Amino acid sequence: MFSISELVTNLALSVGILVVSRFLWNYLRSPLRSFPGPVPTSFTNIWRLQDVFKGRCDITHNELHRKYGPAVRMGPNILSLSDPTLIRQVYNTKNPWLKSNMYNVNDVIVSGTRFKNLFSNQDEKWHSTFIRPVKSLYSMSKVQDVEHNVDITIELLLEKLRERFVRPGKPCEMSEYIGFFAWDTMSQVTFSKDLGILEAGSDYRGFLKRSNKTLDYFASICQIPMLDYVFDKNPIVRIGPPTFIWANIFSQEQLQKRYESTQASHVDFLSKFLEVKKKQPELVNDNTIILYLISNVLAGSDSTASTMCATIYYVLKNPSVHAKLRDELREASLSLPAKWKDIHGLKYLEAVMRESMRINPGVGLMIERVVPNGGVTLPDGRFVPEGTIVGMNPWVINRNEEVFGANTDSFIPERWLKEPGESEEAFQARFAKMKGTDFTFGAGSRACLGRNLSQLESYKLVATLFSSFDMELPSQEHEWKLTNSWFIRQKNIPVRLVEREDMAVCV
Ligand code: HEM
Repeated sequence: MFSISELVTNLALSVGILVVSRFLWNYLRSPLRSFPGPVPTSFTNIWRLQDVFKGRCDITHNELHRKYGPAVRMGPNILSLSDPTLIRQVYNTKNPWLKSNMYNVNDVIVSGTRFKNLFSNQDEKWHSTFIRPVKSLYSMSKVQDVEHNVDITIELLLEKLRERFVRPGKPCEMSEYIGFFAWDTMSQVTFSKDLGILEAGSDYRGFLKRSNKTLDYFASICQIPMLDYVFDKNPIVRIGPPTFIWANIFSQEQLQKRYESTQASHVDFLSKFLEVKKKQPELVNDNTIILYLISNVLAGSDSTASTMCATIYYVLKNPSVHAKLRDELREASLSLPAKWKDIHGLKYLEAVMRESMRINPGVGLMIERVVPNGGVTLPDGRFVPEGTIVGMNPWVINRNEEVFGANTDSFIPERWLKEPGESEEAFQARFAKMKGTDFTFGAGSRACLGRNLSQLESYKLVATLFSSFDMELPSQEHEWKLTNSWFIRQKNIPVRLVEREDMAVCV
């Protein structure tokens, strides 16, 4: 008979042997052994999990590519790629490479049934069937139908900023207020009703906190998706963090309320989805509408908040950019909230927005795909076998100096403008290359659905804020804090706001 201590020792030994054998097995059978990368990545995915967990894997990914070149081994079966010429192949539209298992972590289980969403579903046929009925609703001309809803929330934000910060002369933590604004706006454009967060001045329903926790979980666990079966999709007892199920419940409540409402119909995404249901009842039912609603709520808020925070921060950190933007906005004599028709042609504003998204793309992890049958040969001749997971990180692609010019770690909106002495033809070619490479919204058949909506919102907000207020950080040296949890989350942007006196604007 074994004593208890012998039993524990034997058990620990057996587990140790199993783990080491697994690592050795990974190492010996890895077809990627010839690709360079940190040593532990040839044995295990734990290395990349701990790196993501620390919250700035975008920095690591850039460092690794600088050290090892355009293809870096990130795990026994995973490569990070940095050559932008591969975007069209990896994220192609005709024969899309499948999303990897990382996306499964984003599913939710309700009463034992697994629900996938537009973002997480790996089945391209399913995806194209369900995205087709609503895709056109997100074109630039169509999203302008909900511009009025964005205006309502901008007005609310201005009111609260004046009441709580401008008049009392207190600095505003912009990362907080822009987050409140983004969540209220996405709810307003979707349901014609905000979440009451700006009004309350706090995340009183815990939506933002829960979303952050869920994303922290998603970002780390999707590096080893199998772990999700232990923590979240465990059929015996869930030990994971909050899931996105609250978004399903919230969307269901809003749909029910709309059915019960006797008021005249609103122009918002929900009314548009109900129209689609009327026209295509064989395809779109209430469950499909929930699927569409949660895409807006979950994918559209933190992502757009990240862009808006980055723009405010970088403009305030760069006095010459700030001055040029203010001048352009003054000359435009905008009515406020700024209207899309008046601002989308403003060249400097556009350069500022493009540069903010380039330097701070809202998504900061590798966007993973599976190499299809037959494998792929990289431009340098190396072969990557089928079944390998490959991915590109927008934070790596958007810093490519061959495409975007020198100093890609610096915020330089002028890179998006014609340089002195540059011919119109040369500028157009350079601009098209940068625009075509910018990976902020992903690429191919699974590129961001809400790109235009997000641009409408963020351009309007930035134009209105910089037209309304003189803003400053505590000092030019002030540094924010970033966390990369799939979306990039900012903190520590305290801004002093004073009513801008030099603007002839009509409100
Ligand atoms: C600046 C703001 C935003 C950024 C940076 C962003 C970024 C991205 C990226 C990189 C992807 C591709 C993910 C992948 O291939 O794995 C994506 C997909 C997606 N985004 Fe966005 N997004 C933003 C705003 C929005 C908004 C406002 C919506 C609201 C409708 C939205 C809805 C979606 C959906 C539904 C998908 C999945 C698309 C599919 O698989 O077909 N996004 N987004």
